[in-house]
Amino acid sequence: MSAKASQCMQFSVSIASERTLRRKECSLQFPRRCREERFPILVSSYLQPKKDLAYHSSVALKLSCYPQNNEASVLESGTYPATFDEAVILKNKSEEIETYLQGRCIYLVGMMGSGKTTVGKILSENLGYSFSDSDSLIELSVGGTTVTDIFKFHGESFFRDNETEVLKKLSSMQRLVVSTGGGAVIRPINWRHMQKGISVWLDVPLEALARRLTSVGTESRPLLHNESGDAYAKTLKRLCTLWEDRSEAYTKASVRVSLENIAAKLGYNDVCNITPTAIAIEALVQIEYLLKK
Ligand SMILES: Nc1ncnc2c1ncn2[C@@H]1O[C@H](COP(=O)(O)OP(=O)(O)O)[C@@H](O)[C@H]1O
Ligand SMILES: O=C(O)C1=C[C@@H](OP(=O)(O)O)[C@@H](O)[C@H](O)C1
Repeated sequence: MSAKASQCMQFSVSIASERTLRRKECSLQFPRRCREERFPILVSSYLQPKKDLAYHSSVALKLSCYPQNNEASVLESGTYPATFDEAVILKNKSEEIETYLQGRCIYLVGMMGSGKTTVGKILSENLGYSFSDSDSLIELSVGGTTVTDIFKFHGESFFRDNETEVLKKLSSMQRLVVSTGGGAVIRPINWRHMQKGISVWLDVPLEALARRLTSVGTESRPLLHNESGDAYAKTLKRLCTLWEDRSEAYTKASVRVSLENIAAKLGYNDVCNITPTAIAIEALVQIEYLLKK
């Protein structure tokens, strides 16, 4: 998010107690005032909660709000802000799920820009897992060459072979959250490796992805380079083409995290207002359904 796009607001709100949050079983609830005024909930919170969380606590929140329809609905890299409510729910849910996971790795799959890296880091921190980015490991295995240069100088199939090799190595490990590349799903062999753990598909509408990727630039994503037209239109067009080839493959994931479903639960009309923490919580909820079946 650019500083220009960010409007910061300081105000006090009442947050629901921890007990209330637990009872609601992660149906994400946000302060009424935020919901009613449709404040996007990309939040950096400066919280001074009272020690006793059993009852309503008054906290000061500093909200970074996105103006509607602003293209900068993208997080500053490295910042993963959450409301206090979200942070509490996420921590509780992580502790609950961690036992059921029994050390199994979590593989995040989804289209480019769907938030695999962003959400993956949040999940790993909360689960006490390590985080791995398969693209970074591929780059390392090719002597530090960037993904863009691997595509340019060695071609896509060389990249895919390395991707498979990296996933194979990771599949023998435990307690990892792995952010895979958007195209990892197209090779059946990669599924054999990922099936040793739990795969989570981050299903984000293509228009939202195109907005995000246009905003951050497509330099590091070589498969988005070769269409003509304005940046948003060409990114969307390319994503649509890739989607045709891949959409079925994503459905092989153990669980699906649909941003449209989260937006419906939260009463948002734009998936861009959903924080990565809210997405991480939904991922854990879906993993819980799977493991408790
Ligand atoms: N929920 C979100 N809301 C807004 N921006 C996001 C969200 N999740 C990720 N982003 C931003 O979108 C871009 C792509 O996210 P990233 O996690 O790198 O995706 P992936 O690893 O799937 O390619 C980054 O700039 C990131 O900050
Ligand atoms: O969709 C794809 O085929 C790709 C996605 C990229 O990863 P992200 O999904 O992390 O952008 C990267 O692996 C490479 O550029 C190819």
